[in-house]
Amino acid sequence: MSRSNDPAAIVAAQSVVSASRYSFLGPAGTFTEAALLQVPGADQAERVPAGSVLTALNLVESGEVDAAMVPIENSVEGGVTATLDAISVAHELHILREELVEISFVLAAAAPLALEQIRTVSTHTHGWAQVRRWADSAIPEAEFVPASSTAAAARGLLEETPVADAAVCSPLVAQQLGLSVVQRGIEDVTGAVTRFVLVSRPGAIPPMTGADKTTIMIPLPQDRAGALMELLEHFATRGVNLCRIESRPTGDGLGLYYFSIDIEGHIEEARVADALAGIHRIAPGIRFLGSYPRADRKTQLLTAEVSDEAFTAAAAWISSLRHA
Ligand SMILES: O=C(O)C(=O)C[C@]1(C(=O)O)C=C[C@@H](O)C=C1
Repeated sequence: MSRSNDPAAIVAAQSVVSASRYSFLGPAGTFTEAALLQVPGADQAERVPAGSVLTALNLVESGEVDAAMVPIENSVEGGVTATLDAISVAHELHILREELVEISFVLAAAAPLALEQIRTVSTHTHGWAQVRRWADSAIPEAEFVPASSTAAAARGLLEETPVADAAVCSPLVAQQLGLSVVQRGIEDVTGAVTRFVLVSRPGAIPPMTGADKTTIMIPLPQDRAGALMELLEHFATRGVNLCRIESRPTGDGLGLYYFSIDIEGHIEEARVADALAGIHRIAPGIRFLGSYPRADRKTQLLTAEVSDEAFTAAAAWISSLRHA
């Protein structure tokens, strides 16, 4: 059984995102800003660059902006822990939308330089992780100088006392700042993708489109043998596919972890709601972090027994027994 991927529903889901002020991991020229500019209308809206993911999220929580765009997952480096922890534990925020951006890096310098002249390279830790193999062979002696973003590293080259000899950044920001490109296409994996999420204060949930994701946070139940298997069974028996699962420390003590999970489907679907209700019984601290349209628009093939109709028929049958 395939669900619809209805264009009208996609427009309806997008209309929930009607912000006039956005924050994002800045400064201008980050991949995060590129993700934000993919949101319809964001190019006309006020865009507030923040120095960190946490600051971008704080601006939403305090009401200074309507929504924030932040990185959450990279196809090479995995989860962006600052974002996962902030939206799962510290903040009361919901995901409204996701964006995918293909990542390619250049090595840029303030003036033309040979690779042999480069002693220090600045970039975001996630950027560095994606060019490490190239750096090991091309500039093995160069020291890594962490920056708050790839664009901040690029701008740092133009300061009176430059932060480094070169920066790993996007081709676009190198061009915008008039930097000299030492080498292009230095990413270790061609076609790497970073996933970004647009988060807002809890409110209306984007309507179901037929190709949706739901993000949840589940504290791992303590002193319960097989707790993880029990959680996963709730999804498996209802045909709910997981597309990301990561464990992160809660920060409250050794051995205390939570799972950050993305599932295919929308909270409006009976099989998703039923799985979450089942998990709530064993992990009452479960948090719903949003249902939103999938950026890749992939639909899932469902078997008849996990369709909304099957859940409705089952509930009607129980009701008929009780009221016979
Ligand atoms: O530094 C940037 O430009 C960002 O938008 C952050 C970020 C990340 O956090 O993963 C985004 C995409 C790239 O994978 C590298 C860095």
